[in-house]
Amino acid sequence: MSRIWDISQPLHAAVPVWPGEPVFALHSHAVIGDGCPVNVGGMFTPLHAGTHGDAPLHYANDGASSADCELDAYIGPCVLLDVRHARGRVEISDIDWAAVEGAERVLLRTYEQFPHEQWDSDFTAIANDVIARLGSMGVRLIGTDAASLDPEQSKTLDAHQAVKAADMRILEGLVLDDVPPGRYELVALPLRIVGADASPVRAILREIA
Ligand SMILES: Nc1ccccc1C(=O)C[C@H](N)C(=O)O
Ligand SMILES: [Zn+2]
Ligand SMILES: [Zn+2]
Repeated sequence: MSRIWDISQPLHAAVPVWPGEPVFALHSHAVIGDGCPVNVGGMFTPLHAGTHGDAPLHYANDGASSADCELDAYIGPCVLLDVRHARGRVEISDIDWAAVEGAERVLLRTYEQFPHEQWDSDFTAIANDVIARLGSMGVRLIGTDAASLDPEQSKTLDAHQAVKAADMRILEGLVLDDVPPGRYELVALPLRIVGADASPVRAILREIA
């Protein structure tokens, strides 16, 4: 059996959410007891909480929702790059471009340690020319351990717009602390939520045999 790394954040009431967003909540609608044979829960989640995939609808009104996204970008070979040396934004000079050659999916590790406990407003964004160059090399999916490709205060979402131009897909909030850089198989499927601009994913990396 090849090794599997779970690169998903746990979803629970304390999962950090984008400032101003309501928090994640798991509710109990029924508990096992007299006359009730089952536990039954329900959940509320902001769509950009935890480890998630942005649907094109997030950054374009005519973009596909999570239910309408083709799944092929979200499953297949990928390369994980360590860019912990990047400051503020991941720039062209921060990337090992030789390692990207031939990759269809690229994941970037920016954090020394993923901030599970609190929202980090100073996460490391990605420069839009990095996205454009990845797109021109045939990359179809960009993933990051940061909360967004663009800085928290950005109103122009330059990196997201570069993703749109290259018709790539996005994963955000990955937990990459324990995974050595290198090549893996990625599986991170968005839920088929009709009209959703993003969706939680269970993201895993599988060792390539
Ligand atoms: N402004 C927001 C308010 C609430 C929730 C998310 C956002 C985002 O901007 C998400 C971000 N653009 C992202 O990369 O997914
Ligand atoms: Zn998002
Ligand atoms: Zn995003």
